[in-house]
Amino acid sequence: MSLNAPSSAEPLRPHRVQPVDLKHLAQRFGLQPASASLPLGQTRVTGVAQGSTEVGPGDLFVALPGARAHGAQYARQAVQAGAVAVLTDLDGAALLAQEDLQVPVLTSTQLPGVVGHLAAEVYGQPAGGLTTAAVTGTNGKTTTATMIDHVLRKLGKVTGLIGTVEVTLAGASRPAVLTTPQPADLQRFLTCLREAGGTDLVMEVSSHALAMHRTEPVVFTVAGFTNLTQDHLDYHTTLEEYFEAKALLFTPQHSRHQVVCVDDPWGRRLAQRLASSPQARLTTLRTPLADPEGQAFPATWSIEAVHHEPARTSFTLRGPQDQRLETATSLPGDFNVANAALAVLMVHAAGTPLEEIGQALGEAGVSPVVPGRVEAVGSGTSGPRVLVDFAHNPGALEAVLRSLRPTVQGRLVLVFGATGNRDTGKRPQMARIAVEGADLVIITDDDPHDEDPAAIRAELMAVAQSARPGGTELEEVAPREAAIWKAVELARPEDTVLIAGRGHETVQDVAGEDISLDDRVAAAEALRRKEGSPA
Ligand SMILES: CC(=O)N[C@H]1[C@@H](OP(=O)(O)OP(=O)(O)OC[C@H]2O[C@@H](n3ccc(=O)[nH]c3=O)[C@H](O)[C@@H]2O)O[C@H](CO)[C@@H](O)[C@@H]1O[C@H](C)C(=O)N[C@@H](C)C(=O)N[C@H](CCC(=O)O)C(=O)O
Ligand SMILES: Nc1ncnc2c1ncn2[C@@H]1O[C@H](COP(=O)(O)OP(=O)(O)OP(=O)(O)O)[C@@H](O)[C@H]1O
Repeated sequence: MSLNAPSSAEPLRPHRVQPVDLKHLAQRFGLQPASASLPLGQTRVTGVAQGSTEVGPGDLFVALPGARAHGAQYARQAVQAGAVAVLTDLDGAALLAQEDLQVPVLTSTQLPGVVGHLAAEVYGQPAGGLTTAAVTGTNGKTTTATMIDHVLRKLGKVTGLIGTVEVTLAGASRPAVLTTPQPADLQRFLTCLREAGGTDLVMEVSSHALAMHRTEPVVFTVAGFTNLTQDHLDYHTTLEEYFEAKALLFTPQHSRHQVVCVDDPWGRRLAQRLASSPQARLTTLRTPLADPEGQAFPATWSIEAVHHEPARTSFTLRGPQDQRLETATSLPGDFNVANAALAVLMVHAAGTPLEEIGQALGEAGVSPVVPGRVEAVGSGTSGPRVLVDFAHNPGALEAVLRSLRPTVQGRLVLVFGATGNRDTGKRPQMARIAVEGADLVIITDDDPHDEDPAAIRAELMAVAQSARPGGTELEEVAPREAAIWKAVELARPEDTVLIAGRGHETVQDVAGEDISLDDRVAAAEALRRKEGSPA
């Protein structure tokens, strides 16, 4: 997330920060003046920024190395924007040795780990006065976080929500860039939330963020685990490493209460680990999605009496001492029952009695709008049902296809592709899941990034061809917009079209070029044409 995302109306900056002496920060965090630095003098800091475009007057600019550049290359821009000092690593200091920046330059060997701690000090430990909830897992983070936010708002709380789709402060949204923001951005957001009278923060925490210390030093009131299946192995190398990054959120340094869904082996492993930790305050949840071993796993809470109605799914959460909550969700799919239950239990674990949650939710239950997650497109009055979804890994694709199947009257038509330059091991699995779970599969492009889109499609097609059961039809169509049009064109009124992989996204990255494409807009247009065309 960049708090100053290009399309946001104005930068999100706190207004009431007590200036902090740079000397105090240097002493507190062991920062050393670079060899050619100006003396620290009376410099006072009122903010911390990690990107030059986010710097405001009074900020300390933190210049870190990246994949494309070293932040020190932007130090001059940062100073022009009002930075009163620069903090960097030894390479950054070397880059700045000949620059006359007119502000002190400090170095630390503890970067990036120290950034969040330092920013929290400058902003006065803003998380301190808030109830904070963090969700991690491969799939369901955005949905569950949005559901928690929804429950809290129903309870009358003033919330901040940080996630992949958007960043919302007290009801006003701006687009997100990262799932979990950089540490200085997070502390700035928390400060703005406090200034807006906020009571609660809800956020998604990615495995990348945990590995990169982005949320430190926040100790979340409650942390939730959804599930773990293959994804992001371009970054983490092994599933084991990916799991251990997620597991960090459930250590005492990161959370006080932990709610873990034990449906899959990784959730059970986490729960077993926490059960033997004296500092953990663990709640476990088993849902109808549990694998055979999960069905027999003793959990604090379970879900029963699931009833699918046309516009909602009702269910009962049952817990210790025969505690129960009957509620519902309007979001389709069994996995959304799991997400809703996790959301409710996280709010409960953070301190709200279950009855109060039930009363606040009423008949409608846990029913927020989550953009691009099994989102229905079109008027819904005639023609095929068309859904746009964010499933872009094997676990999500399997879950969404499996949970849609009982609701499909005709054929299940799937449009999907695979992302370039990301965890290529997902591709064969996704191709297999696609042909096994849908009746007509149209393979197309996702975000190819720098890879050849035709080669990605060929890789998917080869597996899909050989794994395809007799009745499954298979096509390759590119570009993606054409594939969406083709799916809608081929769909009969009783069919369901699932356009998977890009959800809420509005820009497709093809060889570094941003191509405007919103699957929802493309599908709606295709439906309009189809509905308007003679039968
Ligand atoms: C690996 C990683 O975390 N990369 C993030 C990082 O990029 P980078 O280190 O390569 O930065 P760079 O572009 O080389 O620039 C170097 C430094 O110069 C600074 N800079 C750069 C340009 C400028 O004009 N001014 C300026 O000051 C940058 O702030 C940065 O500190 O800093 C950038 C600015 O904050 C991020 O946008 C970028 O995330 C990229 C987009 C990314 O893809 N991150 C992924 C790995 C990620 O974090 N994903 C997770 C999980 C998603 C999921 O669950 O699906 C997430 O939490 O989002
Ligand atoms: N509990 C779940 N189990 C399995 N699949 C799920 C679950 N919840 C959602 N999904 C599937 O995963 C997709 C992504 O959901 P969501 O955006 O909530 O997850 P996420 O963890 O935030 O994903 P990402 O990290 O990729 O942004 C959904 O569109 C749906 O297909």
